[in-house]
Amino acid sequence: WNCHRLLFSLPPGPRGSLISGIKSKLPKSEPWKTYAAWGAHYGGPILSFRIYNRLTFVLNHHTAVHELLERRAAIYSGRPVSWMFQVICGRANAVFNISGLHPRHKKYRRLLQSGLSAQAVKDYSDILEDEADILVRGLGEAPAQFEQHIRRNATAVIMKVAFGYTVSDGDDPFISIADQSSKISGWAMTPGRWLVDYFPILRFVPAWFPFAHFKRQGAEWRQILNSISDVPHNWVKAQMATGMNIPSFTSQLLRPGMSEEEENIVKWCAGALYAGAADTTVSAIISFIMLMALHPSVQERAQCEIDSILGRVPRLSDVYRLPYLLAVLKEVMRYAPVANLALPHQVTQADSYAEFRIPAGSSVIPNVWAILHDPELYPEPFTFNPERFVTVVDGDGNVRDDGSGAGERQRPSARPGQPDPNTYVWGFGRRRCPGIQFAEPALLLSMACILHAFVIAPHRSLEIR
Ligand code: HEM
Repeated sequence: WNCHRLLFSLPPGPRGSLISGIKSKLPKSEPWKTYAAWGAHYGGPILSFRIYNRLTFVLNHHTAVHELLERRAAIYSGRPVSWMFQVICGRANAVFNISGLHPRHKKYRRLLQSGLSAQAVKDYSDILEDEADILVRGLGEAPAQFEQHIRRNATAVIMKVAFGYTVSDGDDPFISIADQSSKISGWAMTPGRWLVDYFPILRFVPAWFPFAHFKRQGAEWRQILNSISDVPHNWVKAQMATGMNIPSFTSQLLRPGMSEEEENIVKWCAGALYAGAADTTVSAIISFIMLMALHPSVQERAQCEIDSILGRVPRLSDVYRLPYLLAVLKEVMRYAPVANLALPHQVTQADSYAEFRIPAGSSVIPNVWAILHDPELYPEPFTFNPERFVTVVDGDGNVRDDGSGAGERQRPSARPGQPDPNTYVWGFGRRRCPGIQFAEPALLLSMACILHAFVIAPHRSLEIR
C-alpha cells in the first residue's frame, strides 16, 4: 500500500489552504531563496505546491534539472499558459510564450539560432565595438550615472542588431515604447494577480460585466502591445523601401513576396531579441561592476591580463584570448545569476520522477540560484572566486580545453571539477537561451573595455587609469 501511495503522491512542499493553495505564502521577493529553504525543509531534489488549481514543481537540485529539463526535454519544453497575458492580451505567439509543441516554435528557434550564431555575431562586431567606445566615453564623463550608460549601451546594441535603428541620446521614442511594453507585460504576467489565470473559464465573461475589469484592461493592453510590436517592424520596411536601411536581423530576413505568416514570424523573433537582451545584459554588467568594486585584487588581475595580452583597447576578436576575464564572467554569472529561476517550463505529458508523479500541464521551475550555490558543486558558494573557472594553459601558451565545452566552441571552458555555470545560467533543453553566442562575447567586450579604461572603486566612482 505504501508503494502504491508513494507512486501516486506529489513531491513534498507547503500545502496551504484548500481553495487558494499557497497563494498567500508566495514570497514577495527573492523567491529562489524561499524555494531553496523549502527544499531543505521538506527534503529531496524536487518540491511541489499548488496555487488554486495549478501545480508547480521547483527543481532545486542539478540532478532533477538534468533528468527532466534536459534528458526529457521532448515533454518539458512547454510554457505555462498565462491566460491574461497570452490569450487576453494576445501574446500567445511571442517567442518566450509559445508552446514547445507549436510548429512555430521550431521555426522561431531556427531563425534566432542563425541570426545569433557565432558567424552572425562577427558581422555585428562594428556595432558592438562602436557602442563599447560610446559606453566608455559616457562612463568617463559621468561615472555616477553608470547604470544609465549601461542601459543605453544594451538598448542601442540590440536596436541596431534587430532593426538597424540608431537610438538617440535624449528621450528616444522607440525606447519609451519598448519600456512601456515591458511594464505592461510585467503587470499582465504577475503570478496570483489575475483570477482568470487559474480559472480560464472566466475569459468568456463579457467585458461589460461589472467585475470584468480584467477583460477591459486586457483589451486595452492588447491594442497597445500590438501597435508596439508593429512600430519597429514597419520602420524597417519603410527604410528598406527607400533603400536607406542598415543591414539588421529584420532586414536580412524580410523578402519581397513573403507570406503574412512568414513576415509575422520575423516580427516576433526580432521583438524577442529586444525582450531577451535588454534587461539581462544590463543586469550582468551591473553585477560585474559591483563585484569588481568589492574585489580589487580580481579587478587588478583582469587588468594585468588585458594589458599584457592586448596592451590596447580590446576588440571583439580579442575577447576569447583573455582566459581570466572569461573566468570572471563565469563567476559573476554564478555568484549573481541574471535569471535566478530561468523561465518556467511546462510538462506537456503526464510523467513521474523517482517515486513522484508529475501531472501534464504542471509548471516546472528550475532553481538556478540554488544549483549555482550548492556547496557540493561549488565549495564555499557565497565566496566570489573566479579561480574556480581559470583554465589551464599549456607550455605553448595554448588554453587547454577540458572537453566539457560544446564542440562548436573554440573557447576555454571551466576547469574540470566545478561545473561550467553556462550549463545552468542560460536555461534548459529546447528553451535554452538562443542568445548565448551573442551575449557572452558582447558581455566580455564591455567588461574588457571598462577594465581597460578605469579602476572601479566603491561609492560609485570611477578613476581614469
Ligand atoms: C546575460 C545575458 C542573458 C542571460 C543570462 C539569458 C538567459 C536566458 C534564460 C535563462 C532563458 C530561459 C531559458 C529557459 O526557458 O530554459 C532565456 C531565453 C531567451 N533568451 Fe536569453 N539570456 C541572455 C541574453 C539574451 C540575448 C542577448 C538574447 C538575444 C539577443 C536572448 C534571447 C532570448 C530568447 C529569444 C529567449 C526565449 C527562448 C524560448 O523561449 O524558446 N537572451 N535567456
